[in-house]
Formats: sequence, C-alpha cells, structure tokens
Amino acid sequence: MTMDNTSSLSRLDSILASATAHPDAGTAAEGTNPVMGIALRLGEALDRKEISQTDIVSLVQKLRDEAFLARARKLHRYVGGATLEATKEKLRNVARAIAEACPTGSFAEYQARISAIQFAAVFTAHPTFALSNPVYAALAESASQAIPPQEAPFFETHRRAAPPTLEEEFTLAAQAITRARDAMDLLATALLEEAATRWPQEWTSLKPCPVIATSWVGYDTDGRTDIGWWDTLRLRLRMKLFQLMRLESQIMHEGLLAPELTEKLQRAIACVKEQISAVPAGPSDAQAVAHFAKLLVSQRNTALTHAAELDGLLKTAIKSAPPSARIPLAVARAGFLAHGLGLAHTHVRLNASQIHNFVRQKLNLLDDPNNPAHRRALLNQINEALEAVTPVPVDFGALLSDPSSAGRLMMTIAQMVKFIDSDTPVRFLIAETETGYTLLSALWVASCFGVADKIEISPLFETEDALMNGEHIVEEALRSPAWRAYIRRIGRICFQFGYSDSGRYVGQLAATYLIERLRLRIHDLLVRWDMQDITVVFFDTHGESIGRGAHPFRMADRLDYLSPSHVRARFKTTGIACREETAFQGGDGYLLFGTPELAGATLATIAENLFLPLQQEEDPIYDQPDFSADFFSSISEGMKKLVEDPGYAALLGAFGPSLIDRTGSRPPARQSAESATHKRITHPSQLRAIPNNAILQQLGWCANTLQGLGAAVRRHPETFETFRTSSPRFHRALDFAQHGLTCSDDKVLKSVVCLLDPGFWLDRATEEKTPARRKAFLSLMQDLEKLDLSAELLTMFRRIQADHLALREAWKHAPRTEPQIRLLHAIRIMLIEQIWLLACRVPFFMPRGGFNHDVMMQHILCLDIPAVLEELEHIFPTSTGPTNLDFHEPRGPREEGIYEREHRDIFVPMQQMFELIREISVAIMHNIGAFG
Ligand SMILES: C=C(OP(=O)(O)O)C(=O)O
Repeated sequence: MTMDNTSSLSRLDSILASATAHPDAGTAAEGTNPVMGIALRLGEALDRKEISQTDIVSLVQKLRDEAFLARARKLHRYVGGATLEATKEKLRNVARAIAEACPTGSFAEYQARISAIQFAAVFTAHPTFALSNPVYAALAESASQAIPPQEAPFFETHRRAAPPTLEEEFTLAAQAITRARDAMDLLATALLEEAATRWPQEWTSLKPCPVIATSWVGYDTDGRTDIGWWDTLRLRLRMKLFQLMRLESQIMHEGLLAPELTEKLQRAIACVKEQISAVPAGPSDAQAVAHFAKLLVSQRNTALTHAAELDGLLKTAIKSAPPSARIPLAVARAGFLAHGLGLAHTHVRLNASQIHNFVRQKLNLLDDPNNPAHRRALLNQINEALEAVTPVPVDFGALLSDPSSAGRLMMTIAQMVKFIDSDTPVRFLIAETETGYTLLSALWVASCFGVADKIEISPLFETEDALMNGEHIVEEALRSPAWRAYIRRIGRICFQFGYSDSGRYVGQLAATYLIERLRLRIHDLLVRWDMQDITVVFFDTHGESIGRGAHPFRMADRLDYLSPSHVRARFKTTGIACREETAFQGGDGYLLFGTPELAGATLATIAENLFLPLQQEEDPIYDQPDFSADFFSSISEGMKKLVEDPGYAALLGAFGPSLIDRTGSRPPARQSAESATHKRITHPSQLRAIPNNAILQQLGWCANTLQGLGAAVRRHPETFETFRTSSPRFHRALDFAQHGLTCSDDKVLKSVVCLLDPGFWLDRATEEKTPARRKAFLSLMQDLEKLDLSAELLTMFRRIQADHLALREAWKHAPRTEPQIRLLHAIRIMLIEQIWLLACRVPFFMPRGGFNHDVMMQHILCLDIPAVLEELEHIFPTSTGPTNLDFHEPRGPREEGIYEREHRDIFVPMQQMFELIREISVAIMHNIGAFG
C-alpha cells in the first residue's frame, strides 16, 4: 500500500528525528553507527512503501539547496563582501597608502612601486567544473548580493549534462579572465587617479601593472594527449583577438577620434580573425597547414607582433583626449601593454619525462636521469651540449614531422613568438621535476629551437622527493654556467609548487611546511650564488578547497597562507624581488571572478595583500624550528604510510570513482601506457590529485588533510595547544584541519567499509526474517567475497581511526561533522544498498560478450551503473522491432512490452537512484565549498 504524501513525509521526519534522538541505538548489523542506522531505517521504510523515492528526491533537493545557499554566503564572506563601491574604496586606500609610503614622496618612487608585475592570477582548467554553468552563475550572483538571498533558485539538477570540452573550458576561462581584467582596470584607475592629483604633469607616463592575468587553458599538456599544437595555436590566437578587441572597445567607449590607432587595430583584428579561421583541424591535411603558415608569415606585420608598436599612438591619443577620457585611456594602455598581445599571459606545461625523452633521442643520452648514480655524468654531458648548441630554423613542416611532445611544444612556442607575440615571455612549466638535469635539458631544447630567451623555464615541485630535495635540484641547475647566464639574461627565476599533489602524498599540512621551507632555501641559494638582482617567481597551484591548498575561510588568509610574511620578510631583507602567482582553477576557481562584484572584491584583497603594510611580522612558531620539523614530519610519515596501505587504494578504487561526474576535459588519470591497462586502481598515484581528493570527500573522510595529525599532536600536546592559539601561521594551517573535520565523519567512513564487508551482509542475512531478502543478502556477501577488498579496508580503517582518536584526545574542541552532511551520506548509503538489492533481482541471462552475471555484480558493487544498464538494455530489450508491417500472412501475437516489468521495477529505479547518488555528491560539494 502506498501512503499518501503527508503521512509518508511524516514517516520520513520521524525516521530522521529518531536518528537524532537516539544516535547510538541500533541493531547488531547497525552496530552503534548512527549513519548506518539512518540508512537502514530509510531503506526499510522505502521497502515497506512507507516513504517513496519521490520523498527521498525532495529531501535531497532540499538539503542540496540549503547547502547551495550556505556556499553562496561563504563565498560572499570569503572575499570580504562584494559591492563595487566597497571595492573602489579599498583600491583608493591602497593607492593612497602606496603614495604615502614613498619615502620622499617622489613620482619616480611611486612609479617604481606600481610598474613591476608583482602578482599574477593564473587561470587554469583544472577539472573542477562540477556544476552546470547556470548553477555556477546563480551561485556567483547570489554571493554578489549585498545580502545573500534566503531562498535558492530551483534547478532540477545542479549537475552538468556532460563534462565540458576544452572549448567550453576556454570560453569559461576567457569570461573569468575578462572580469579579472576589468577588476585590474579598477586597480589601475585608482593608482592613476591618485597619481593625477599628486603629480598632474607627470602621471600620464605611468603604466601601472602590479597584477596581471595568466592562462594555461589550452596550453597545459601534462599527462594529456588530446591537445594538439593546432589547438594551442588556435586558442592562443583567440586570446590575441580578445586583447585587440578589448583595446578597440575601450577606445570606442571613450568616443575618441584616433584614426591611425583605430585603423591599425582594426586591420590587425581582421588578420587575426582570418588566421583563426585558417587554423588546421589537425596535422593530417598538410595543405591546410601550409595555408595557415602562409597567412601567419605574410600577415605578420599587419597582425602585429609587438604590443609596444601601438604605444606611440596610444600616448598621443591620451594627450589629445578630453580630460574625462584621459584616465580611462591610460588604464586601457596600461592593461594592454602589461598583457602584450593576449588577454592573458601564457603558461605551457608538460612532464619532465617528455623532456628527458626528447633529449635522450637527440643527444643519445641513454642513462636514466632519475637514477642518482647517473646524474653527475648526465649533468656534465648536458652542460657540454649547452655550450655547443646552435638554433635550427622552425617551420610548420618541422612541427608536422616531430613525433615528440617536447619538440612539438617547443616549436609551437617558437611559432607563437614569431607570429603572435614576440615580446611577452611564455612560462614553460615542467611537472614532476626531480633533478636539475630536467631544467638544463629544457634549456637545451629551447636553445635548439631559438626561444631560450623568450621562455621562463620553471620546475614544478610536487612529488615528495622534490619537496624534500628541491634545493638540490635548484643547485644542480645553478652550478651550470649556461643556466646562470640564462637566468641573468631573462632576469627571473621561476618555480611552481603543486599543493594538491604534494598534499595527497605527504598530507596537506606537511606540504605547506615543506613548501615554505623550500622557499626559504631557494632564497638562501640565490644569496649564496650572488643572484640578489634576479626576480623570483613563485607560482602556487592549489585547488579551491581544504584538501588542495587554498585556505578555506578567507581570501586574505589564502594569500597570507601561500606567501607567509616570514618568507616575505626574508626576501625583503636581502632585497630580492619576489613575484607571487596563484592559481584559480576550473569552475570552482572562476567563481571568485564569477561576477564583476566578486572579481572586484578578489582583486581588492590581492591589492591589499601586496601593498598594505604587514600587520603581524612576529610569529612564535619560527622560534621553535625543531617543533615544526618534528610536528610536520610526523604528519608526513602518517600520510605516507596511509598512501602505501593497500586498503587506501582499495578505498579510492572501489565505488569512489563512480560517485563523481567527470568534471573536465582532462582525463582523471595521467595518460600513459600503464594507466590504460589498469581497471581498478592499485595505488593512489594512478589517479590525479583532483579525483583523488574528490573521492575522499565523497567517502566522508578528508584523509589528505587529516591523516598523521593525530600522531603529530600526540607527540606535542602542549606545544600544539600553545601555537594553535598564539601562532597565526600555525593557526592558518590548522584551519584546513578544522574545515576538514566538519566534512569528515569516521562513522560515514565506517559505513562505507561495512558496505564492502561480506561479514556485514552475513549478519544481516542472519537477522533477516524474509527469505527473499535473506537470499539477496547472502548473494551480496558472496559477490563481495569475490571483490576481495574487505580485509585491507578494515586494516586501513583501523589506521585512520587510531590517528583520529589521538587527535580528538588532544584537541578537545576539534569540530565535528555537520548533521546535514552526515544525513546526505546516510541517504546515499541507503541508495547504494537499494541498488545492490535491485541487482539481486536481475533475472538469469545468457552471457553476452564477456558480460555475465558475475561481471555484472562486480560492476554493480563498484557502482558502474551506466555501463551495466547499457549492457542490460541489449540483453533485456523493451521493443522487438517493426511489428506493424504487413508480413503477408495472418497476423500472429506480438510480444509487446517484453521485459517491461524488469525495466519498470529494476532498471529504471536503479538508474534514478544512481542519478540521485550523484546529485548527493553535488550537495556534499556545496557543503565543502569545492570539488576535489
Ligand atoms: C600542479 C598541480 O595540479 P595538477 O598537476 O593536478 O595539474 C597540483 O596542484 O598539484
């Protein structure tokens, strides 16, 4: 009997209420686990039809929408409120403070302070595009209101219909970058207005550019093989087009008559449009490539390759403009010159192994660079090669014929430099750098293709080895005269730190410590090598969330966290200039630039961080380096042991990957021969950091933020408590754990482990009165035995639980999971149970291809539901073909509605429950504030 709507809702309420009132009550199968308790009671009520699937859907939507609203409020607070007036006021204060801090109040000092790039906002397409575009837009809109709304806009689902393509990611990035550029213009306006009142004669010569935008969308090819050089060039040309069009519209907006400037711009725009439409679709059509080459070469001058070519005309335009248009034009000029011929600067990336492969081939260097025993010989050889290298010409024919990723990427840069923008340096990031040999090899490749002085080679330190030994890597490179000469010529030395990868191997808190230590060691190295006149660029790639390195509570804290005042002070003492770069990653990161209000507020926070005097320079944590070293190495030890624990890979690889949608065009595993052959992961390194962390969040345990903390705290309970309250640096790091604990729940993790434990199903079978259900429980038990994860999972759980207990013992008021997060997990556990029970009702079928009952159950236990349903659709078809045709005989009975019952009672509900499982994932993401 189906109950009416009111009584089913009150039944639902009473289950939820009893779960809260008696959190520890339960049957033997439930144990004392309230999460499992709610899940089982909900499941029973659903079975008895006391509640309906529609009730569950409504409950999930309600919880999801509440989480959406909370996320909008958090975003609003994160940037410190979001009104344009407040932003402008903050920026005016920043400009005034800069002018007042110039010791003799001279124009030259002011100019010097605002003319160097000090910060870059780097827009990356990390796959965190978890929400549909309208939901992201609604979130940003809600967060931008002076008072965020009380009611969430209704969307049937918050999920995307499909993962974004590279093209869509590029569009979203370009929109976010445009808003970032508008916000940078607000900063430039404030700086120029301040200067105009103080130095009315001189201000027009200023080109303020303390903050710039950079992008790697379309240019990051680390671990992915789907981006061709033609894609990179097409997207880079589009960035050029946006930049030219931006300048054109800024000039038009001021109603300026500058015919020569406008004409030059319009001719360049027309050329670039033509070039974009001629970009080949791939390498196979050599004629198309040759045609594209012809356009690039013949239109090189008209399409412009130096932004500075327009500077003379821009200056004249500013001078002859009416007073009200002069500042807006000066702002447009500053933004244009700072960014060169692109809406944003360009970062490309590839993996260290790709550089090694290229050099091994070309120079016949056969030793393994990762083997320290071969290192010295290899370093000598590459240094000799660097002395002898002479550039070869690059044309599209060479690009077409090169089979190596490194060769193609370097030649693509050579073409960018020749035909798109000859002045703006291109950052060349090398993932997983673990030796100085990699840097010298990259320099050799760049020299070979004639672009050494146009690129900024940067190691990415992200592996444990690199974090521990980073300074040796840098020193190996600095010992090379060719490397030192290169650094001096370009005037910069660049580093990238990957917070997400570092954090998942050594723990997020320990990674922070190791990265800070490495920054200080790099400083000391530069002093030792007498390179204080070189600008250091530190680029932090970090996700938006707790487990990937962006501070969870405030933008201002995020900047202090990434660039600690202690390190800044050290650089200031020796006069080494330091530029910070920070990633805004994928859908989640673009939210901070999701509306003009949010972009303005984000930018104002960056400007305040750069220019307002540091509030607090003293921090007691630095007086006890032994404590820090020991505390963070305990965390790192704990996390490393967990990473090597087979139960951890089992946890990540069981049904975790099925809980999340694919959230970007980048594959969830680094593309390589090895990743192609493994079905279920056997080590976390087979996943990339974002899915790794997203799965942990969905399983209710942010291990990469929490593991090892208990052991560390147990070793230093008193010092921990002292620094927790007295050290801003330590406190900021603990904020990650604080947030991690509000969305981690050992009872949820235990429920997941239980679900995968055959013993749990045996217990349930023992208690069960109904024969059909008992049979289903027993059959699930047998299928789980075959999956064979349970013993390892239980060991891993004990490791996590023991560490967690130690943490709770020492940190009495450590936060606990929010009840609504726990409830979402409980509903999902119930849905998983229901799906598994439905699977037990699939009738016998003959194997089809390799798909038989056993295979089906293994897939279902891993929640690979879409693939299973696709197979079952073939095995149990619903229609049998064109039955209304005339077959020239008396009509026989038609098997209509064949397998309808299976579809109605098993497959359709299974599909709906699976969709709901993923909707819950979005609701959990809203609660956490990010994906991954
Ligand atoms: C650099 C990183 O990201 P990824 O390598 O996943 O792009 C990181 O943050 O670790």
